[in-house]
Amino acid sequence: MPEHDRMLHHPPQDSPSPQDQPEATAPLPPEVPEDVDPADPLPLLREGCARWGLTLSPRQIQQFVTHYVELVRWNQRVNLTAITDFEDVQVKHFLDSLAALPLICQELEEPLPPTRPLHLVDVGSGAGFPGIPLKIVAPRLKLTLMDGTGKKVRFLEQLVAKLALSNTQVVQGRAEELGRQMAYRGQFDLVTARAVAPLNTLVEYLLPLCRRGGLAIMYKGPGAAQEFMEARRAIEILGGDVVRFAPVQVPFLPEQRFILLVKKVRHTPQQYPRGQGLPRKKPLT
Ligand SMILES: C[S@@+](CC[C@H](N)C(=O)[O-])C[C@H]1O[C@@H](n2cnc3c(N)ncnc32)[C@H](O)[C@@H]1O
Repeated sequence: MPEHDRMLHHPPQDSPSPQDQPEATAPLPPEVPEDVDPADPLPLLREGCARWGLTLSPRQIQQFVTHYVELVRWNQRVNLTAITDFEDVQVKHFLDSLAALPLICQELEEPLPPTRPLHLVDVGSGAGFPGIPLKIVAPRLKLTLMDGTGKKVRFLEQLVAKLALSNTQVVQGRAEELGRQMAYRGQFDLVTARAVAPLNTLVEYLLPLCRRGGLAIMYKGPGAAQEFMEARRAIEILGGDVVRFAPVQVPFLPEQRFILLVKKVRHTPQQYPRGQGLPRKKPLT
C-alpha cells in the first residue's frame, strides 16, 4: 500500500463574496434530473437541514450539487457508491452524513454549526462521506480526508479542488498505519467513520488518531447494538469512554441509524493500532 501523503491546500473561501453567490436560477448540470427546480435544487436536503435548525446558503447548496455531479461522473469509472439517484443521495448520503452534527455540537457545547476551528479526520472517506457534507455546513472545520485506496483519493483531491474547500487535505493511507505516525497520532479533535469496519475494529483505527479529550464518531446501521456490545472492551483498552450510543432519525429515511460517540480520556497504549491487518483479523476482546 503506498504510504505517500497527498496534500492539497486551497486559499480560504469560507466567506463568499457577492460574486461567489450563484444565481438562484443558474442552469443545472446535465447530471441533475430535468424536473429539478433550479431555484430550489435540493429540497430534501434543505428541508432536512431546516429540521436541525440549519439554513444552507446558496453557496452551500451549490457545493452539494457539485458533490452530487462529481459523484455521478466519477462513478462511471470508479466504484464509489451504489446510491446515485438524486433524491437518494440527498437523504442517504448528505443528510445521513450530517445526522451526527447535532450530537457532536451538543457534546462539545458548540453552536450548530460549530464555530471553533476543530480538526476533523474522516477515516475511509471513500466518496467523501461524512467528511465533505460536514465541512460544507461547518466551513470553520479543518478537514483531513483519509482513505487507503488510490482511486478514492484521486476522486477526493479533485472534489476538494472543485468545491474550493479551505483548510482541507487528502491523505492516502490505512488508518492503522497512519495512526502510528507522529504526524497523525493523537492529532485530531474529531475522528469520523461511516461504513468502514465493524465497531471493534473501527475503534482501533479511530482512537489512536484522536487527541485526548477529542471525540470518535461512528455511523452505524442495523446490527449496531450487537457490534457495540462486542466493542466495549476494545474502547476501554484504547483509552476511550462511551459518551453516547444513540439511535438517530435521518430526515426522510424510514430506517433507523445509530451514532456512537466515544471520548478519548486516556492515551492509547503505544502498541495500538496493531499492524498487518490485525485490528480486522483479530479484533480486541
Ligand atoms: C464502504 S466505503 C465507505 C466510504 C464512505 N465512508 C461512505 O460512507 O460512503 C469504505 C472505504 O473505507 C476505506 N478503508 C477501509 N479500510 C480502511 C483503513 N483501514 N484505512 C483507510 N481507509 C480504509 C476503503 O478504501 C473505502 O473507500
